[in-house]
Amino acid sequence: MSFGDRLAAVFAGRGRLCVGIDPHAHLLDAWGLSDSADGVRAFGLAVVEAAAGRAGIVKPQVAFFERFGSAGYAALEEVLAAARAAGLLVIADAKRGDIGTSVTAYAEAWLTPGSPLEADAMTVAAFQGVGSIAEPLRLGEQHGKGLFVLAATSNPEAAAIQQAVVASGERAGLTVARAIIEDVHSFNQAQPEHALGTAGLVLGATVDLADYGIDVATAPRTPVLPVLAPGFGHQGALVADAPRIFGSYAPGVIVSESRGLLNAGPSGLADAIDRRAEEVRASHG
Ligand SMILES: O=c1ccn([C@@H]2O[C@H](COP(=O)(O)O)[C@@H](O)[C@H]2O)c(=O)[nH]1
Repeated sequence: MSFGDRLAAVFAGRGRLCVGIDPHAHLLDAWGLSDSADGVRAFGLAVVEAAAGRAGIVKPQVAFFERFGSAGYAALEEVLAAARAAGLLVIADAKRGDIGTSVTAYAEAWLTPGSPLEADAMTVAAFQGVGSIAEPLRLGEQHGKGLFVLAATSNPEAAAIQQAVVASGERAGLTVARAIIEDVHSFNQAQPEHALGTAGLVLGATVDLADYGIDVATAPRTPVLPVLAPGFGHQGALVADAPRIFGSYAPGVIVSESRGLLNAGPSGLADAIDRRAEEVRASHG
Protein backbone atom coordinates (compact mmCIF):
# COMPACT_ATOMS: atom_id res chain seq x y z
CA MET A 1 0.00 0.00 0.00
CA SER A 2 1.37 3.44 -0.85
CA PHE A 3 2.06 6.05 1.83
CA GLY A 4 -0.65 8.27 0.36
CA ASP A 5 -3.21 5.50 0.58
CA ARG A 6 -2.20 4.78 4.17
CA LEU A 7 -2.44 8.46 5.05
CA ALA A 8 -5.90 8.66 3.44
CA ALA A 9 -6.99 5.71 5.61
CA VAL A 10 -5.68 7.46 8.75
CA PHE A 11 -7.52 10.67 7.83
CA ALA A 12 -10.75 8.71 7.36
CA GLY A 13 -10.41 6.59 10.50
CA ARG A 14 -8.52 8.69 13.04
CA GLY A 15 -8.47 12.22 11.68
CA ARG A 16 -5.63 14.53 10.78
CA LEU A 17 -4.15 15.53 14.14
CA CYS A 18 -0.44 14.76 14.56
CA VAL A 19 0.94 14.75 18.09
CA GLY A 20 4.53 15.93 18.26
CA ILE A 21 6.95 14.04 20.49
CA ASP A 22 9.32 16.82 21.52
CA PRO A 23 10.97 16.06 24.86
CA HIS A 24 12.36 19.55 25.57
CA ALA A 25 14.45 19.73 28.76
CA HIS A 26 11.84 21.97 30.41
CA LEU A 27 9.08 19.49 29.58
CA LEU A 28 11.07 16.56 30.97
CA ASP A 29 11.41 18.55 34.17
CA ALA A 30 7.70 19.42 34.27
CA TRP A 31 6.82 15.77 33.66
CA GLY A 32 9.05 14.68 36.56
CA LEU A 33 11.55 12.98 34.24
CA SER A 34 15.32 13.27 34.11
CA ASP A 35 17.06 15.14 31.31
CA SER A 36 18.61 11.92 30.00
CA ALA A 37 18.11 9.12 27.50
CA ASP A 38 15.91 7.36 30.06
CA GLY A 39 13.87 10.53 30.40
CA VAL A 40 13.24 10.96 26.67
CA ARG A 41 12.37 7.25 26.39
CA ALA A 42 9.79 7.47 29.18
CA PHE A 43 8.43 10.72 27.73
CA GLY A 44 8.14 9.30 24.22
CA LEU A 45 6.47 6.09 25.37
CA ALA A 46 3.98 8.08 27.49
CA VAL A 47 3.06 10.27 24.49
CA VAL A 48 2.58 7.17 22.35
CA GLU A 49 0.30 5.65 24.99
CA ALA A 50 -1.78 8.83 25.21
CA ALA A 51 -2.00 9.27 21.43
CA ALA A 52 -2.90 5.66 20.61
CA GLY A 53 -6.59 5.44 19.78
CA ARG A 54 -7.02 9.24 20.07
CA ALA A 55 -4.94 10.54 17.15
CA GLY A 56 -3.69 8.84 14.02
CA ILE A 57 -0.23 10.33 13.65
CA VAL A 58 2.79 11.11 15.82
CA LYS A 59 5.91 13.08 14.93
CA PRO A 60 8.99 12.41 17.05
CA GLN A 61 11.44 15.31 16.81
CA VAL A 62 14.70 13.42 16.33
CA ALA A 63 16.85 16.28 17.66
CA PHE A 64 15.64 15.84 21.23
CA PHE A 65 16.75 12.18 21.21
CA GLU A 66 20.01 12.90 19.37
CA ARG A 67 21.07 15.10 22.31
CA PHE A 68 21.92 11.88 24.15
CA GLY A 69 23.93 10.21 21.40
CA SER A 70 23.68 6.46 20.99
CA ALA A 71 21.60 6.10 24.17
CA GLY A 72 19.17 8.68 22.82
CA TYR A 73 18.95 6.82 19.53
CA ALA A 74 18.26 3.56 21.38
CA ALA A 75 15.43 5.35 23.18
CA LEU A 76 14.12 6.70 19.89
CA GLU A 77 14.16 3.22 18.36
CA GLU A 78 11.91 2.02 21.20
CA VAL A 79 9.55 4.95 20.80
CA LEU A 80 9.31 4.45 17.03
CA ALA A 81 8.62 0.74 17.43
CA ALA A 82 6.01 1.33 20.16
CA ALA A 83 4.23 3.95 18.06
CA ARG A 84 4.09 1.75 14.99
CA ALA A 85 2.96 -1.24 17.08
CA ALA A 86 0.16 0.94 18.48
CA GLY A 87 -1.08 1.57 14.93
CA LEU A 88 0.08 5.18 14.79
CA LEU A 89 1.50 6.60 11.58
CA VAL A 90 4.98 7.84 12.46
CA ILE A 91 6.65 10.83 10.82
CA ALA A 92 10.31 11.07 11.84
CA ASP A 93 11.12 14.77 11.94
CA ALA A 94 14.76 14.34 10.98
CA LYS A 95 15.08 17.06 8.28
CA ARG A 96 17.80 15.30 6.35
CA GLY A 97 19.38 16.67 3.18
CA ASP A 98 22.66 16.24 1.27
CA ILE A 99 23.99 15.23 -2.12
CA GLY A 100 21.99 12.37 -3.58
CA THR A 101 24.15 9.44 -2.46
CA SER A 102 24.32 10.62 1.16
CA VAL A 103 20.68 11.63 1.50
CA THR A 104 19.75 8.23 0.10
CA ALA A 105 21.59 6.62 3.02
CA TYR A 106 19.47 8.75 5.38
CA ALA A 107 16.34 7.58 3.61
CA GLU A 108 17.48 3.97 3.91
CA ALA A 109 17.89 4.48 7.67
CA TRP A 110 14.40 5.90 8.23
CA LEU A 111 12.32 4.32 5.48
CA THR A 112 13.57 0.76 4.98
CA PRO A 113 11.24 -1.88 6.40
CA GLY A 114 13.01 -3.64 9.27
CA SER A 115 15.53 -0.85 9.83
CA PRO A 116 16.08 -0.05 13.55
CA LEU A 117 14.86 3.52 12.91
CA GLU A 118 11.96 2.56 10.64
CA ALA A 119 9.27 5.22 10.44
CA ASP A 120 6.36 5.68 8.03
CA ALA A 121 7.66 8.98 6.71
CA MET A 122 10.46 11.45 7.28
CA THR A 123 11.09 15.14 6.75
CA VAL A 124 13.77 16.15 4.25
CA ALA A 125 15.38 19.40 3.12
CA ALA A 126 15.83 20.20 -0.57
CA PHE A 127 18.40 22.96 -0.12
CA GLN A 128 20.64 20.91 -2.44
CA GLY A 129 17.88 20.75 -5.02
CA VAL A 130 14.77 18.59 -5.26
CA GLY A 131 16.79 16.44 -7.71
CA SER A 132 19.04 15.45 -4.78
CA ILE A 133 16.12 13.66 -3.12
CA ALA A 134 15.00 11.81 -6.25
CA GLU A 135 16.30 8.47 -4.97
CA PRO A 136 14.75 8.86 -1.47
CA LEU A 137 11.43 9.63 -3.19
CA ARG A 138 11.80 6.49 -5.28
CA LEU A 139 12.66 4.48 -2.14
CA GLY A 140 9.56 5.85 -0.44
CA GLU A 141 7.39 4.80 -3.35
CA GLN A 142 8.98 1.34 -3.31
CA HIS A 143 8.41 0.79 0.42
CA GLY A 144 5.08 2.55 0.91
CA LYS A 145 6.77 5.34 2.87
CA GLY A 146 6.38 9.11 2.67
CA LEU A 147 8.66 12.14 2.53
CA PHE A 148 7.80 15.68 3.57
CA VAL A 149 9.95 18.27 1.86
CA LEU A 150 10.48 21.61 3.62
CA ALA A 151 8.94 24.36 1.46
CA ALA A 152 7.50 27.26 3.52
CA THR A 153 8.48 26.56 7.11
CA SER A 154 6.81 28.01 10.19
CA ASN A 155 9.85 29.93 11.53
CA PRO A 156 9.91 33.59 10.46
CA GLU A 157 13.67 33.68 9.80
CA ALA A 158 13.25 31.24 6.89
CA ALA A 159 11.12 33.61 4.82
CA ALA A 160 13.99 35.47 3.11
CA ILE A 161 15.45 32.28 1.64
CA GLN A 162 12.17 30.51 0.93
CA GLN A 163 10.66 33.59 -0.76
CA ALA A 164 13.79 34.13 -2.90
CA VAL A 165 13.30 33.68 -6.62
CA VAL A 166 14.77 30.73 -8.54
CA ALA A 167 17.41 32.00 -10.96
CA SER A 168 17.36 29.48 -13.79
CA GLY A 169 15.85 26.32 -15.19
CA GLU A 170 12.26 25.19 -15.59
CA ARG A 171 11.14 26.91 -12.36
CA ALA A 172 12.92 30.23 -13.02
CA GLY A 173 10.95 33.15 -11.64
CA LEU A 174 9.08 31.11 -9.00
CA THR A 175 9.90 31.44 -5.33
CA VAL A 176 12.01 28.65 -3.86
CA ALA A 177 8.98 27.45 -1.86
CA ARG A 178 6.72 27.42 -4.92
CA ALA A 179 9.36 25.67 -7.06
CA ILE A 180 9.65 22.92 -4.43
CA ILE A 181 5.87 22.51 -4.41
CA GLU A 182 5.79 22.18 -8.20
CA ASP A 183 8.64 19.63 -8.22
CA VAL A 184 7.03 17.57 -5.46
CA HIS A 185 3.70 17.66 -7.28
CA SER A 186 5.36 16.52 -10.52
CA PHE A 187 6.79 13.51 -8.71
CA ASN A 188 3.34 12.55 -7.38
CA GLN A 189 1.73 12.98 -10.80
CA ALA A 190 3.70 9.99 -12.03
CA GLN A 191 1.56 7.88 -9.63
CA PRO A 192 -1.94 9.19 -10.50
CA GLU A 193 -3.63 6.05 -9.16
CA HIS A 194 -3.18 7.25 -5.54
CA ALA A 195 -5.62 9.70 -3.92
CA LEU A 196 -2.78 11.23 -1.89
CA GLY A 197 0.83 11.38 -2.99
CA THR A 198 3.93 9.70 -1.59
CA ALA A 199 5.71 13.03 -1.56
CA GLY A 200 4.45 15.78 0.70
CA LEU A 201 5.39 19.25 1.82
CA VAL A 202 6.07 21.08 5.04
CA LEU A 203 4.00 24.27 5.00
CA GLY A 204 3.92 26.18 8.27
CA ALA A 205 0.53 27.23 9.58
CA THR A 206 2.06 30.50 10.77
CA VAL A 207 2.94 31.89 7.34
CA ASP A 208 0.88 33.68 4.71
CA LEU A 209 1.46 31.46 1.69
CA ALA A 210 0.64 34.35 -0.67
CA ASP A 211 3.96 35.93 0.40
CA TYR A 212 5.65 32.87 -1.15
CA GLY A 213 3.81 33.23 -4.46
CA ILE A 214 1.52 30.35 -3.50
CA ASP A 215 -2.14 30.84 -4.39
CA VAL A 216 -4.14 28.65 -2.02
CA ALA A 217 -7.31 29.32 -4.01
CA THR A 218 -6.10 27.40 -7.07
CA ALA A 219 -7.91 24.24 -8.14
CA PRO A 220 -7.20 21.17 -5.98
CA ARG A 221 -4.31 19.04 -7.18
CA THR A 222 -4.42 15.38 -8.12
CA PRO A 223 -3.05 13.39 -6.39
CA VAL A 224 -3.68 15.50 -3.28
CA LEU A 225 -0.40 16.77 -1.78
CA PRO A 226 0.16 15.63 1.80
CA VAL A 227 1.02 18.73 3.85
CA LEU A 228 2.70 18.49 7.23
CA ALA A 229 1.62 21.72 8.92
CA PRO A 230 3.48 22.65 12.11
CA GLY A 231 2.90 25.95 13.85
CA PHE A 232 -0.34 25.24 15.71
CA GLY A 233 -0.53 25.92 19.42
CA HIS A 234 2.72 27.28 20.86
CA GLN A 235 3.74 29.03 17.61
CA GLY A 236 0.40 30.77 17.44
CA ALA A 237 -1.68 29.27 14.62
CA LEU A 238 -5.26 28.31 15.43
CA VAL A 239 -6.80 25.03 14.31
CA ALA A 240 -10.05 26.79 13.40
CA ASP A 241 -8.11 28.86 10.83
CA ALA A 242 -6.58 25.85 9.02
CA PRO A 243 -9.12 25.73 6.15
CA ARG A 244 -8.55 29.46 5.46
CA ILE A 245 -4.75 29.22 5.78
CA PHE A 246 -4.42 26.24 3.45
CA GLY A 247 -7.36 26.67 1.04
CA SER A 248 -7.13 24.08 -1.74
CA TYR A 249 -4.28 22.35 0.12
CA ALA A 250 -6.55 21.68 3.14
CA PRO A 251 -7.60 18.13 2.08
CA GLY A 252 -3.98 16.99 2.50
CA VAL A 253 -3.19 18.89 5.69
CA ILE A 254 -1.85 17.16 8.80
CA VAL A 255 -2.39 19.44 11.80
CA SER A 256 0.80 19.09 13.83
CA GLU A 257 1.21 20.32 17.39
CA SER A 258 3.81 19.55 20.02
CA ARG A 259 4.25 21.90 23.01
CA GLY A 260 0.63 23.10 22.97
CA LEU A 261 -0.40 19.52 23.81
CA LEU A 262 2.64 18.34 25.76
CA ASN A 263 2.31 21.23 28.22
CA ALA A 264 -0.78 19.44 29.55
CA GLY A 265 1.60 17.07 31.35
CA PRO A 266 1.42 13.29 31.61
CA SER A 267 -1.91 13.29 33.44
CA GLY A 268 -3.62 15.83 31.16
CA LEU A 269 -2.22 14.80 27.78
CA ALA A 270 -4.88 12.27 26.79
CA ASP A 271 -7.68 14.78 27.41
CA ALA A 272 -5.77 17.51 25.58
CA ILE A 273 -5.37 15.22 22.56
CA ASP A 274 -9.07 14.29 22.66
CA ARG A 275 -10.07 17.96 22.70
CA ARG A 276 -7.69 18.97 19.91
CA ALA A 277 -8.66 15.98 17.74
CA GLU A 278 -12.31 17.02 18.07
CA GLU A 279 -11.43 20.62 17.22
CA VAL A 280 -9.56 19.44 14.10
CA ARG A 281 -12.52 17.27 13.04
CA ALA A 282 -14.91 20.19 13.55
CA SER A 283 -12.80 22.65 11.57
CA HIS A 284 -12.19 20.27 8.65
CA GLY A 285 -15.79 19.06 8.43
O1 LIG B 1 8.45 24.49 9.61
C1 LIG B 1 8.60 23.75 10.58
C2 LIG B 1 9.04 22.45 10.46
C3 LIG B 1 9.12 21.68 11.58
N1 LIG B 1 8.79 22.15 12.80
C4 LIG B 1 8.87 21.23 13.95
O2 LIG B 1 7.55 21.01 14.43
C5 LIG B 1 7.55 21.02 15.87
C6 LIG B 1 6.76 22.20 16.36
O3 LIG B 1 6.68 22.20 17.75
P1 LIG B 1 5.67 23.13 18.57
O4 LIG B 1 6.01 22.84 19.98
O5 LIG B 1 4.27 22.72 18.21
O6 LIG B 1 5.96 24.53 18.19
C7 LIG B 1 9.01 21.04 16.28
O7 LIG B 1 9.46 19.70 16.39
C8 LIG B 1 9.70 21.73 15.12
O8 LIG B 1 11.04 21.34 14.98
C9 LIG B 1 8.35 23.43 12.91
O9 LIG B 1 8.02 23.93 14.00
N2 LIG B 1 8.26 24.21 11.80
